[in-house]
Amino acid sequence: MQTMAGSEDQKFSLQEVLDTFKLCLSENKEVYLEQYVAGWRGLVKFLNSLGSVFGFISKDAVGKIQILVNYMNGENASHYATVQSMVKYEVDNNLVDVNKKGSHPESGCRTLLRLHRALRWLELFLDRLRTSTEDSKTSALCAEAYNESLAQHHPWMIRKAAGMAFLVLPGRQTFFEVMNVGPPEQVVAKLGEALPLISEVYQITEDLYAQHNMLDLP
Ligand SMILES: CCCCCCCC/C=C\CCCCCCCC(=O)N[C@@H](COP(=O)(O)O)[C@H](O)/C=C/CCCCCCCCCCCCC
Repeated sequence: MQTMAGSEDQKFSLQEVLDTFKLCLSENKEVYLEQYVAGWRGLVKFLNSLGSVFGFISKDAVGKIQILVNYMNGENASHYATVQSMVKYEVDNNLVDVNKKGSHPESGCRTLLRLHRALRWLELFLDRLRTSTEDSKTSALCAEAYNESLAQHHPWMIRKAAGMAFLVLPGRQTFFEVMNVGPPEQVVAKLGEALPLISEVYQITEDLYAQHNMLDLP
């Protein structure tokens, strides 16, 4: 049965997402694509449990995850082990449309950039949840985080649709329950543990894209 927390096999667990983001970084701080994608899959499970209003967001995220998975399983799989190796391979082989869409509209680099921007939204949203109080509205926390991050890359129509979807987000208590961590104090502690990991993955990717002038890929 599909519930707010998802069906049994689809059950969201913040710990699981935390574990995948922990495994994302190699010793020399490269970002493993497999774990990055697994982290997003875990988050999409949560999104799917929120209902069909969020279907258009989930569909876009799943589509982008699938593009990356196809590269990771394709004939050039060895180049898609880490974000760093993917960037090097695609840049060295002119596989990225840099200024306008051309012959590589779905490069790994531009696809990952979309998820990377969403990771910033997640970081801001989770931080707001962590420091929220019992009467905080998740819709407001989510909208603030969105306006500070992803919204700056979205056209009016998408911003409008996202804003409407945020209005039906469940309350803070339900959110905390769905994370499957325990009482609110433990959720707050777990979020405190998750955030530095997410921030580090975000910052490493941001710096890499900045070095290659790829923060505005079409
Ligand atoms: C710890 C538990 C609480 C947090 C759980 C959060 C679960 C969130 C799961 C997934 C987030 C969705 C990621 C969305 C990626 C969007 C990528 C993007 O920007 N795509 C746009 C641009 O793509 P191209 O056209 O250039 O290919 C695309 O136009 C977007 C379409 C869909 C709208 C995206 C709105 C995003 C809103 C932010 C997420 C809100 C989720 C709320 C749930 C708490």
